[in-house]
Amino acid sequence: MKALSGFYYVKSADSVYQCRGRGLFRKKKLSPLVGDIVEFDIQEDNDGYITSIHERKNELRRPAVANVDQAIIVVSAKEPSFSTLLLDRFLVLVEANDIQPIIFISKMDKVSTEELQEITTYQEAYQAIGYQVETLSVEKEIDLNKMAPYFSDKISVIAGQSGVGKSSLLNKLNPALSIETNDISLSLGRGKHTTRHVELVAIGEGLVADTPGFSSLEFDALALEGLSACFPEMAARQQDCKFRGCMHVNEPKCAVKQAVEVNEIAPFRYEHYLQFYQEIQNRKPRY
Ligand SMILES: Nc1nc2c(ncn2[C@@H]2O[C@H](COP(=O)(O)OP(=O)(O)OP(=O)(O)O)[C@@H](O)[C@H]2O)c(=O)[nH]1
Ligand SMILES: [Zn+2]
Repeated sequence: MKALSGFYYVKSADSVYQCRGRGLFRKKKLSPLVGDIVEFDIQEDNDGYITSIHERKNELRRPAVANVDQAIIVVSAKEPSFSTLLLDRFLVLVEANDIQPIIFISKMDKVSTEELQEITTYQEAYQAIGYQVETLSVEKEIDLNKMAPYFSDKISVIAGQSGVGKSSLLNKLNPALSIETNDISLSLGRGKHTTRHVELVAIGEGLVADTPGFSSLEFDALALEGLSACFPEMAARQQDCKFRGCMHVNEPKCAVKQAVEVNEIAPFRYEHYLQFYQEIQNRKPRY
């Protein structure tokens, strides 16, 4: 549940145990991560030693969490303004890590009727791709009861631009939490997340990392060939392109480009694909 100062806090059915790792881990260059499933020996009271770590299904670096089931991507309808470019950037990073994305559109209390129509159109476009999309307002407590079930029986990370209301949402869904929000940090005149360690906190029947994930929006680790797989609506058409390994850019008889022409693939998604493609292509090699 938490790693702090050489201790690992392990939750079992009955209690939380303060455990140390063993020298074994140092030799194997393996150290327990928050999110790990471990076996441990109880020493006395609530102290113990971790003896083995079960195989991980994945591991994130920032925040350092293992076995992440899904990423809740929060985008605000307004302030900061709704951006499909930024949303797609998060989606690609999450997809590239083989993690299931869920989209929450926040601050719905701030939108006018006109803006609501635009947001709804985009919501439907993402749903058509197959993504789950929910809208909400923490401030006006709109549709908050729909959010908690998404966390059930899963380990989640929450992702999204600064100021979209990630901390506000978690605090609202679990009033026992007091994750700092922008309001508080501004009034205290100090930065957030300065000396933070990662901890899994309870939301309903699930667990969430209390530190946002995917804060770096660079496609550092993503190869050009892997990009279209991060767009499910493109991945689904790949086998219909004339050329195997079609990149959907200049190739003839490309099923993706054909689908864009008839609006079966949303043109804005394809434009973002091309933009990210350029970005990865222009990436400076690092040594
Ligand atoms: N109107 C409105 N304001 C909200 C809502 N949710 C959050 N806010 C406000 O938006 C600001 C930012 O909220 P935070 O929860 O700190 O945002 P965050 O995403 O955690 O930001 P970082 O920690 O910087 O990543 C705060 O002033 C909140 O009060 C909402 O549903 N409606
Ligand atoms: Zn193609």
